Amino acid sequence: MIELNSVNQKYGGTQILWDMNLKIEAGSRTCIMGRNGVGKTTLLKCIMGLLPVSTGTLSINGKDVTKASVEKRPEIGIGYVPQGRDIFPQLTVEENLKLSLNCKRQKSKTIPEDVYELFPVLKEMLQRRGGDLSGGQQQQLAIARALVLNPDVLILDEPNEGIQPNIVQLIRDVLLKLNREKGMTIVLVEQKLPFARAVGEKFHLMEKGQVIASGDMVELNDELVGKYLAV
Ligand SMILES: Nc1ncnc2c1ncn2[C@@H]1O[C@H](COP(=O)(O)OP(=O)(O)OP(=O)(O)O)[C@@H](O)[C@H]1O
Repeated sequence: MIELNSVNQKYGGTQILWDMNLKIEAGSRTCIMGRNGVGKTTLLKCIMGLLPVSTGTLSINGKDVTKASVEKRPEIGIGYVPQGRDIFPQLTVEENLKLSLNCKRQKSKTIPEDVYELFPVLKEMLQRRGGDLSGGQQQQLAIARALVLNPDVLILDEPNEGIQPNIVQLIRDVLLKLNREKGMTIVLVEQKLPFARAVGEKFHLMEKGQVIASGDMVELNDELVGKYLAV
C-alpha cells in the first residue's frame, strides 16, 4: 500500500501539491487522472523519491519513506516507467535492461525470461541501440527495464503518449496480466479515458495539487469527466 498524508510539495516558491492525501491499495489497478499541470507527474516523482516532499508523510508497504533516497525505491519493490520513457539511447537494448540488474533486490545477474515473453520484440533487438528503436519499442523497453526488478508495484506515467494503437493494446494486456497473474499493483497516470477505463479498477481525480474525487472506475461518471477531465 502507498499512503500519502498531508503531503505538500514546492518547486522553489511555487506550490504544486497541497495537503495531498492518497491511499493506493496493494494489488489494485489504480489510475491517477486529471488535466495537464494538476500535479500528476510531481506526485509520482515524490513517490519515487525524485522530488523531495516539503511537509507531510509518505509510506510504502507500511514503511515511512518520506526521507528515503531514490535508490531505496527499487529495493522496496517499486518500478517506475517515467513520462517520455528515459531509456539510454546510446546503450543497446540488452545494456538498458542489464542496468536494472545492479539493484540489490535483483539477485540474479541475468534478465528474467518472462520479460521477453511479454515483449518478444526486445529479444529480437537485444543488440540494437535504444535510440534506434521506434517510440513503441522504446516504451516496451522502458516497461521491461522496470520489470527486470520484479517489482511489487509498477508505476507508469502516461505510457501511451505518441504510441501506435497495436502497442497501446499490448501494453494494456501486459498490465492486466501482471496484475492478474503476479498480483502486481499497477499505478497509472493516464489522461486517455478509454485506456484508463480498460486498465484501472480504481481512480483518483486530481485538481490543483489535490485529490478531489476517488472511487471505483465504474463510478467515474460523465459529470466528473466533464468537470475535471474534458478540455
Ligand atoms: N521543474 C519544475 N520547476 C518548476 N515548476 C515545475 C517543474 N516541473 C513541473 N512544474 C510545474 O508543476 C505543475 C505540475 O506539473 P506536473 O508535471 O506534475 O503536472 P501533470 O499533471 O503531470 O501534467 P502533464 O499531464 O502535463 O504531465 C505545472 O504547473 C508545471 O508547470
